[in-house]
Amino acid sequence: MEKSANFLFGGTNFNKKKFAPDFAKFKNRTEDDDSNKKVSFFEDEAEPEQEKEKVVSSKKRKRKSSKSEPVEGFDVFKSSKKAKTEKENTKNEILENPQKELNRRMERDALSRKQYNIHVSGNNIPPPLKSFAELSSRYGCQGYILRNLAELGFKEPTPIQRQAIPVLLSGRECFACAPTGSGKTIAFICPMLIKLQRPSTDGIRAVILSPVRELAAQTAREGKKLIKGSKFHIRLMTKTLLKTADFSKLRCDVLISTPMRLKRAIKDKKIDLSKVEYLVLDESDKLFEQSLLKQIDWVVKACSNPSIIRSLFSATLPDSVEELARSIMHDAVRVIIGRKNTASETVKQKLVFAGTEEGKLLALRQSFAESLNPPVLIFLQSKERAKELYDELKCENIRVGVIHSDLPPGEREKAVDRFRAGETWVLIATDVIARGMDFKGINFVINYDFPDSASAYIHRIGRSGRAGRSGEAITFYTEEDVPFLRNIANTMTSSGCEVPSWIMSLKKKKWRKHRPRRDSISTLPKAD
Ligand SMILES: Nc1ncnc2c1ncn2[C@@H]1O[C@H](COP(=O)(O)OP(=O)(O)OP(=O)(O)O)[C@@H](O)[C@H]1O
Repeated sequence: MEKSANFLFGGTNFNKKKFAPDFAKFKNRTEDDDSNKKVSFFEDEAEPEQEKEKVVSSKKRKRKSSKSEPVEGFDVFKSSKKAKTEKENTKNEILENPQKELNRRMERDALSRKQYNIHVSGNNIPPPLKSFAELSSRYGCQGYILRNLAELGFKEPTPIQRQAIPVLLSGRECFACAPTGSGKTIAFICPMLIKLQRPSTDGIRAVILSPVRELAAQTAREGKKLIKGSKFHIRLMTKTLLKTADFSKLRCDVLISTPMRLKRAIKDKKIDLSKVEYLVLDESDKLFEQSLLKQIDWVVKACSNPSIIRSLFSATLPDSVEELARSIMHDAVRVIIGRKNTASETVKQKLVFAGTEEGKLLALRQSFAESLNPPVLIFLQSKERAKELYDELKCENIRVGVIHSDLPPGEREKAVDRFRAGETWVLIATDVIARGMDFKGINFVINYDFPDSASAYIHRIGRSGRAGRSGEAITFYTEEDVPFLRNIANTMTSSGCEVPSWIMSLKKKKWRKHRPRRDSISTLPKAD
């Protein structure tokens, strides 16, 4: 646990020098001092503000009721006088002993973080949200957002939303690691909309980067659900938009894109990102991989607004990416939910020795025969192998689809839509959709081929067990995979799964892209 986070739990070794300016706010705090009206110690903690807000409105109410009779059975005067005295006492208490007040609040926040397994580090971190209602009381968020959150059935914020939203609303940069399926999308879209306040014709003010187009499309869809009832424009950078749009005239508040497409638009000088106030890198560790780094660099440089707020989100955040994040971000807040780089605890995980490729196909057919519990996602290590398995299964009476990067874009989209709509029950895939894709109620993920890294394992199985639902994952392994078992064994045990002791006794092997050459899956007679 970071030292500063320990300090939050301690609450005793409070460093007055370090927080002197904040102390000052309390010292000269007087009831009518306007300079304090806007800013309390906790920038966005509106408790005294709220009380002040209520005091102001009750004063207004008092003015109104001094002319008219008190409301039947409810004497506005008395309650406001009593409430006022109480508030006076609280305020005097705060003035007399800001330290005690400070500690009280910090302990309260530390308890709330402990309850939701929120670990933070950084300076002056705002308290976590207690509820979505606080978005309005603390931040004056527009009504349509609360209505849409309720319409989506979200009763209360998830842990990552509780902490990342206040951090971003307080104008801080942030890198966050939270389990798969824990609501990171809302955690970055919601504060963005609140801070942008209203639609504008000033051009693009927020950018969200996703590593693959399917995830970008999904994020755009989720964002559009949240802006319902407003006049915001959220745009997905499609091939057509890239080719045909005149971005200088296009109404676009939030642009969602893959790095490749956005870099193309920047390079062709078709787009102006100088007014971007928010840049979100979703699945950030994937975006920082060597293959995408150059494109990310183009985007980060094009977003030249000096007061830009950047944030990184992922279920896996290797130390190398953290270091990189710290190097490009300013005074960033680190938010970790649970333990970093662990699989979701809602997914029951199993390892199955399949011996050979024939053994795998047999085991798969057997599990389907016993209990095909769709929807099922099956991951393989390459598009060739995905095609082979698809050819094997498509002749059987299970509705199977396939998605990989060789498919034309339209086909990729159709494969995802058919799976979402339940037209296909089994989707055979490569890692192109291992991250971020949110299919409701995936019961089963099958790693037909062993994942090539611990993070690939976490993201693949994280397609199930989302939003608190339970899920299941089976990972087939053969002799070639045995040396790598230990690497995912830690991920399994840290998310509460049993692993045979012989596997735990294996030596950990340094991960390199583990994609061994495997025998062909196909049992169909080869065409001569
Ligand atoms: N506050 C909430 N309450 C209930 N469900 C929520 C809440 N916020 C988001 N969800 C739902 O949780 C599911 C997962 O959300 P999301 O896709 O944002 O997860 P994620 O953390 O980004 O996952 P991944 O790491 O796989 O990308 C979605 O179906 C979303 O609608």
